[in-house]
Amino acid sequence: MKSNAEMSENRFLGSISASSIRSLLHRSVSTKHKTNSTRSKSGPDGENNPPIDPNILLDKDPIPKQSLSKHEISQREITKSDSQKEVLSPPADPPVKVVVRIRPANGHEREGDQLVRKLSDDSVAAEDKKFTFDSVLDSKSNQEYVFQLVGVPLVKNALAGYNTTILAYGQAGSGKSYTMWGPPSAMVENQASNSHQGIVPRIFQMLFSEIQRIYNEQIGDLLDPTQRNLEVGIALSLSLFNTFLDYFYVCLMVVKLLQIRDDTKHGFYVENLTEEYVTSYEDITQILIKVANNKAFKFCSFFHEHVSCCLLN
Ligand SMILES: Nc1ncnc2c1ncn2[C@@H]1O[C@H](COP(=O)(O)OP(=O)(O)OP(=O)(O)O)[C@@H](O)[C@H]1O
Repeated sequence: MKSNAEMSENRFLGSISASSIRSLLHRSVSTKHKTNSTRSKSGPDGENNPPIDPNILLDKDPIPKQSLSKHEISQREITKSDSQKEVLSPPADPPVKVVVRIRPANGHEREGDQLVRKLSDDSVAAEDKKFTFDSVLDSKSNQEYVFQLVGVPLVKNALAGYNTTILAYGQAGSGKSYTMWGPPSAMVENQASNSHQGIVPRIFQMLFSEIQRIYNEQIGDLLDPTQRNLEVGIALSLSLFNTFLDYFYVCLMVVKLLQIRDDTKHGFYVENLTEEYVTSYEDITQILIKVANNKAFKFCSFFHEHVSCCLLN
């Protein structure tokens, strides 16, 4: 008889084994999928370097190029497939990108009264001061455009092995939740029927379709006798803490639910944070429904909406 944990592991993309996923994780996990910490560092040196995949030919060739003829060098280059070159290339984006999005005026505001105006694709004017960022999007920018600008490079870098994060920062009502998630129905409707879906559901959809595509491509490589067997699996560690950052901080002040810790061995991590392993967009939807029904989350939302407003007033 298979245990529940084994059975749920076997659901992963129908054919990708759980052991392949574990081998991509940078630490061991228990069968309960629960750990004491979530680390923010990827490499032993703490740099955001992609993990070294034993199946990928690195540029650091064990045979020095000086000892090869010109013909041999070009032959060795050819044996690297395009997808491998793609994986090895460094991200084109700068390590940190700051994008400003100006939301449309709401019922209490008038479009012409805005204090912040877009001046160009990378600058805004706030009263008489000019500020420059990586990109500036005005109130006409739609969710798809934001996803193409912010989400797509992030997914590509994540699939190349880099740790990637989006932080939405802004005052209450400035459009953080709308940008990250879209309206409340956004997660349960598919992208085609919901053009208001935010970055997060779009990222999940792209991630899983890319995983499927990469996996299919790798099956082709297995037929090439010059390649070692390639096992592909992606472990997506969904940390809801990041996306509900503002709720979390309120929570921390009042009920001290979770502690952020920092030590030289692990870097920053959240103590006792539960990790869930997901293999499809539907799994993520289920987790989000569970989170929305969670008493602590409801309390934090309530606190955030009502108590923090009172404090501000
Ligand atoms: N780009 C946009 N286009 C259309 N509506 C938007 C846009 N940005 C925000 N809104 C709307 O403005 C309102 C406030 O946005 P939202 O709830 O996302 O703000 P928030 O920054 O998450 O606020 P809080 O910090 O209070 O949670 C919502 O009704 C949202 O639908």
